[in-house]
Amino acid sequence: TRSTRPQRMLKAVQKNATKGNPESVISAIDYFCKHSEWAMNVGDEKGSILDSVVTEVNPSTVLELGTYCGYSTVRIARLLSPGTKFITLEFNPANVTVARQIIAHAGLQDKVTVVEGSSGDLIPQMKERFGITTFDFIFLDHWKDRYLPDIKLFEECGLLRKGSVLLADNVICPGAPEYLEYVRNSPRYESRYYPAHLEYTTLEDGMEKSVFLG
Ligand SMILES: O=c1[nH]cnc2c(O)c(F)c(-c3ccc(F)cc3)c(-c3ccc(F)cc3)c12
Ligand SMILES: [Mg+2]
Repeated sequence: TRSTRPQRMLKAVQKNATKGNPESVISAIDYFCKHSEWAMNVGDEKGSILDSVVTEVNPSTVLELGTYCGYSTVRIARLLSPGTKFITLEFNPANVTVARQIIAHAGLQDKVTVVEGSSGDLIPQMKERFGITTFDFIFLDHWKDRYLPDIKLFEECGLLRKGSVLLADNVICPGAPEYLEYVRNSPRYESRYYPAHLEYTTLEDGMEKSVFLG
């Protein structure tokens, strides 16, 4: 039967990227998406914004919502200090399988735990299953309609501390208006918008960085 786009992306990584070299994995995926098939990786422009925020925060605990094929997982993991606890959640089992292989090709499998399941189910399990107290950095890149309920879940579960940083992809395209309204109007967050473009296109998109004030 016909392969899937994530499977074709994995093949491109295995063919074109050097094992153990995260930069070559990132480049191979970006090349595949620019020249073969568009795919919903955060991409190089928004990826650079992600890199700068991760570097600035230098987190000890990281959560990514929406692994997809592992592109942003590799971008984040390659920047983390040794001993950092990094968890990424993905609800689609086929994506989990591809992501684990792409992360392994980059040699970063020991830096991150890929967990299959829905964010709504897994967020309340973070403390008991993974020994997390709070997250220093959270990347929201799963499904626009889950951004608001999940940030409220982080608050309810006591997973945020003063200074925790949340970065959300796709706040313009496809858009997360209720999430933006919440983080921009809540006295508990300091929010900033980073304009960019939808990955591999000229369409407008951007990322919202929100700092929890406690
Ligand atoms: O769902 C997503 N999660 C994470 N990141 C995403 C991302 O970075 C994207 F660029 C898109 C996107 C945006 C525009 C478009 F035309 C196609 C896909 C989606 C998305 C949006 C709506 C869907 F029905 C399916 C996928 C996502
Ligand atoms: Mg996205």
